[in-house]
Amino acid sequence: MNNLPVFDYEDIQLVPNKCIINSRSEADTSVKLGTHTFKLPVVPANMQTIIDEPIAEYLAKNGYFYVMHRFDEAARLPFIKKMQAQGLIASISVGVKDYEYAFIDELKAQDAIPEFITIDIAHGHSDSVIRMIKYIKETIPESFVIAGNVGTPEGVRELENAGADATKVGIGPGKVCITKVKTGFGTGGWQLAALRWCAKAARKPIIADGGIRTHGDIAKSIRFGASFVMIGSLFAGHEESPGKTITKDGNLYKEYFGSASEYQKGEKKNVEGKKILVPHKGHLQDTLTEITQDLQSSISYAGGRDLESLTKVDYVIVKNSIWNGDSI
Ligand SMILES: NC(=O)C1=CN([C@@H]2O[C@H](COP(=O)(O)OP(=O)(O)OC[C@H]3O[C@@H](n4cnc5c(N)ncnc54)[C@H](OP(=O)(O)O)[C@@H]3O)[C@@H](O)[C@H]2O)C=CC1
Ligand SMILES: Nc1nc2c(ncn2[C@@H]2O[C@H](COP(=O)(O)O)[C@@H](O)[C@H]2O)c(=O)[nH]1
Repeated sequence: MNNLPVFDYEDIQLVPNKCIINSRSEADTSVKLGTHTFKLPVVPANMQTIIDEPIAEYLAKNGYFYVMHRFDEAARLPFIKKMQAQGLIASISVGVKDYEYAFIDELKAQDAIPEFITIDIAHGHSDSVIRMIKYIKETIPESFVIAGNVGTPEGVRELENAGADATKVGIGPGKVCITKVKTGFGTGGWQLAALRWCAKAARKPIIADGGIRTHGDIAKSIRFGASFVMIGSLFAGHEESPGKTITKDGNLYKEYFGSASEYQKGEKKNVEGKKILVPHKGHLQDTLTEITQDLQSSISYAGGRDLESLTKVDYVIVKNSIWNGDSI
């Protein structure tokens, strides 16, 4: 463990290869998860200030993956039915408390089987998550189960062995996370190295969750073993974002709070998240388009035509960060 190379997104640069395409528009950013193909290997975080039903519907209709949050529990069953009635995929989140087992039974009884279920727990390497994975796979095996979050190869293996179809890696690297300072644990500051470590052990797809600050970090995540990245803060500031719009000193902001913050929980108990304001930045589709173009450019620098080409490029560790005093 003490010999494990430790680095994060800003400590790495990918090394270019000869370009083999004539235009970046030729580069293919599509990715398969389970039996479905999506336009981008990017999914907005399943948090209340990041996604709501209209955003989920927009993403599904336009060929992007989404994961609905689990914080409006009663809305989940009608949401699945509504999405599937429109021929769209249903992708929901669950926790691990006792009533979630009854919810899984209800899904089966009503034949409302979501295409994707994400088990969304802070410390996913736990018996409670393993039990829930097994229960879902026994009860509704057709659902693709994403389980997390974990930060070690042992965590990945145990969840995969329990039946998870994909695992989510990232304990504490998030922008509104305070787990790292409140508990002293996590992958904050070395998320990219943790991803690499976990990916070496994985037999199924990995979703890198948290700590993505620039679009280049998406290409780096794929280089280090992610099939998908989950992003909160970069999706928090849109016109469509569910967070409250705030005007401060004449500037527009959106609220972004952690799922383990007191704003989410409604009480100050086991708080591991905070609230921040992020600058308002226009429409969601503009960001999706810019991410697509940037990722197409990444693929061209990798010397390939698709995401696979990013998985093989060389990299260097850059001392004192890539920023060199600059910012975006
Ligand atoms: N990715 C990350 O780094 C983190 C993400 N989060 C997000 O915050 C939200 C809330 O997460 P979470 O608190 O897990 O969900 P819940 O509040 O639904 O807790 C789920 C269950 O796990 C128990 N539990 C939670 N944390 C621990 C722990 N460290 N050790 C033992 N048992 C535990 C809880 O009991 P009890 O409350 O009684 O302990 C509860 O029974 C999620 O959306 C999660 O993704 C939160 C922190 C870190
Ligand atoms: N430690 C905490 N992590 C949290 C909380 N709420 C969400 N999250 C995680 O953060 C990512 C998003 O990260 P970002 O860097 O892209 O903003 C999200 O997907 C969760 O895994 C929280 O309250 N505490």
